[in-house]
Amino acid sequence: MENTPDLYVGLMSGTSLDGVDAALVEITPHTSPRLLATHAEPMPTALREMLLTLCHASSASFAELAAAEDAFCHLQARAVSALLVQQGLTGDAIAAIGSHGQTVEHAPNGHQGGPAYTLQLDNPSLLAELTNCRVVADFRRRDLAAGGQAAPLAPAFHQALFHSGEEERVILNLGGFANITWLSQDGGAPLGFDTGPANVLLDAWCQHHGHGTFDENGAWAASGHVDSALLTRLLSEAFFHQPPPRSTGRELFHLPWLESHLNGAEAPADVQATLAELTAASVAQGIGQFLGSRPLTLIIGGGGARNADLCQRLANHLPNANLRPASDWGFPADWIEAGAFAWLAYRRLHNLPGNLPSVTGAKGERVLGGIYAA
Ligand SMILES: Nc1ncnc2c1ncn2[C@@H]1O[C@H](COP(=O)(O)OP(=O)(O)OP(=O)(O)O)[C@@H](O)[C@H]1O
Ligand SMILES: CC(=O)N[C@H]1[C@@H]2OC[C@@H](O2)[C@@H](O)[C@@H]1O[C@H](C)C(=O)O
Repeated sequence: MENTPDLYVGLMSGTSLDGVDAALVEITPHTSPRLLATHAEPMPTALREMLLTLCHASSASFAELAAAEDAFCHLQARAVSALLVQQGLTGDAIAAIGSHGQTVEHAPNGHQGGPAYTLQLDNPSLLAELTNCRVVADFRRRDLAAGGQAAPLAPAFHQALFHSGEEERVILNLGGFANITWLSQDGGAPLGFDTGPANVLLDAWCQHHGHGTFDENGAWAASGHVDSALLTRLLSEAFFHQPPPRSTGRELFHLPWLESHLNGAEAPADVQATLAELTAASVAQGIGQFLGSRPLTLIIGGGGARNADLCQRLANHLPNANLRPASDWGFPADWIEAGAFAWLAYRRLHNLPGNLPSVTGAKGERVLGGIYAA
């Protein structure tokens, strides 16, 4: 594709269901991806509720799935349109949109003996129609077909953006879930995996107690005390002890999972503090597997980077970590994942692999995603 433009739009709507992030990224073969512009389109409450219901559904009608997918696709199209209008661009300036879709279920090891699957609601045909852009979508399932976990996928982008020959770096995403990528300075294959929940339980507990959709700055968690017996019970979950490759989602970590570990006598603020500590402890445990207590540069992405209490807990667990903001590389914390899907679209158009078998456990490198013409 010699004459394709260098501009890509990455679309990400993550497990927090807070909205669609759209990132305009310039990508060329010999330079680092450059973030040019961003737009966040908030998730309407009705759509959020529809998607949450599907995330926890043991059954759903085709009509419900279609309605959610259609509304989600129109939301994505509004995000793209706002981004392009803001930049004075039209669809033909864009080489491709990379669309992640909305994960509603992730079962890379199968469910009750059934086949492995990962399900993202997405309608790339409709998105191409609504935006007049070429769309690349369905990034996860090829990795799954090759025996991988289909997640996390961002580590390959982390390598492209953050690798250094001078120091070891860990990139931590604190979204609904947390995932880490370890980049050694010798350029060896990156390692990475989901460490467990980041904000998903903090958000759910907050909402359950009428404290808003999330714990602003971690203030509520900071007002409580960690219940060490509860923390031990939560950390006994098998997922935290599985060797990589591993990935997880809302199927395992949800409010009823938390409630099944409570004795009912805990003060709500203490539960919030314990959940924040669970995130920090499970991330630190994951990083410790790679690095022991060696010094490292830690780059934090995702909405949790704005939670001062959570970041302080991480710093307490990782005294040898030098925290650097992702914005030092031109990608503020909130835009790394959307940037990753712009980059993955670029990789697809150029028939380059998008997965890292060292992370997902796939049999080999694979070109990820399907192309939908403008
Ligand atoms: N100021 C803040 N204080 C505390 N927490 C915050 C703040 N801003 C964002 N968050 C947290 O970040 C979450 C959103 O993070 P993000 O958008 O990275 O998640 P996501 O991309 O949906 O998830 P994932 O990476 O798992 O797919 C919110 O739900 C909230 O918990
Ligand atoms: C199945 C799925 O959507 N997983 C998400 C989720 O959110 C964070 C973590 O769990 C990560 O594994 C992944 O997203 C990012 C973009 C990834 O694939 O790297």
